[in-house]
Amino acid sequence: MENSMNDKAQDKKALREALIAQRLELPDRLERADLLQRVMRIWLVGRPDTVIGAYWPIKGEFDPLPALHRWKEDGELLDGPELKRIGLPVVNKLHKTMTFHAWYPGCPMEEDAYGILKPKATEMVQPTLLFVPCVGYAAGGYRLGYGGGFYDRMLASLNPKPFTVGLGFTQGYLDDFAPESHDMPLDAILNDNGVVWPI
Ligand SMILES: Nc1nc2c(c(=O)[nH]1)N(C=O)[C@@H](CNc1ccc(C(=O)N[C@@H](CCC(=O)O)C(=O)O)cc1)CN2
Ligand SMILES: Nc1ncnc2c1ncn2[C@@H]1O[C@H](COP(=O)(O)OP(=O)(O)OP(=O)(O)O)[C@@H](O)[C@H]1O
Repeated sequence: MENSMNDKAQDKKALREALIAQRLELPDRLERADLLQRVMRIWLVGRPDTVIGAYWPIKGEFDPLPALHRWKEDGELLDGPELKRIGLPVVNKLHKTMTFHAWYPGCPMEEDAYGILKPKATEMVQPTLLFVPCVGYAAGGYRLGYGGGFYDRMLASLNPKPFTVGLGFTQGYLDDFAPESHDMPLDAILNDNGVVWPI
């Protein structure tokens, strides 16, 4: 029993490392990123959200921030005074919790406990839509992350839950992924080809 759990965790770790290495070496990442930005912008049309949570990209992740900044600026032109906001994760390594704090281009940033940049002393925000970075993803809305369990834990504790949208390159698609009982499926997944989930 102990052994089979270890094997499973080992398999997941190896898969994670292989996918990250492959993503860092994507030959056409700029073209793919450009396509995914367009998919995001089209997907966002008609969404009612005013606060969207995203992430500061690391390890070759797709950068969602340029498309979100345009979403914010365009929305403010169209909708008048209603302020749109973008939030980035702030993790508490000790309590293993994650909250979102306001970000704007040029916002002062500092490193979190994992070396990821986070907004420095901006106010906490409550996103109704979350763009979630995926190391891997699969049909059914399932996601492989870095193994911290931050999204699963946060989503299990929030009521109402934000609408969750996974982002990844086509390279991260997993044909054969067995979710675990704590894995919360994403509501949608977008990649550089378009909407992958729901189909
Ligand atoms: N860009 C980005 N920011 C993000 C996330 C993400 O997936 N992408 N997160 C999504 O959750 C949170 C951070 N999650 C993380 C989860 C694990 C590790 C990590 O380095 N784990 C070590 C082992 C654990 C440890 O050092 O204590 C490792 O992988 O070696 C880092 C961040 C918040 N910010
Ligand atoms: N709702 C939860 N309550 C308590 N622990 C949880 C919960 N969800 C996940 N965990 C724990 O978090 C750990 C990591 O989970 P998992 O491997 O699914 O992370 P991940 O989704 O890949 O990572 P991340 O979300 O940080 O990118 C697991 O050991 C799991 O037991």
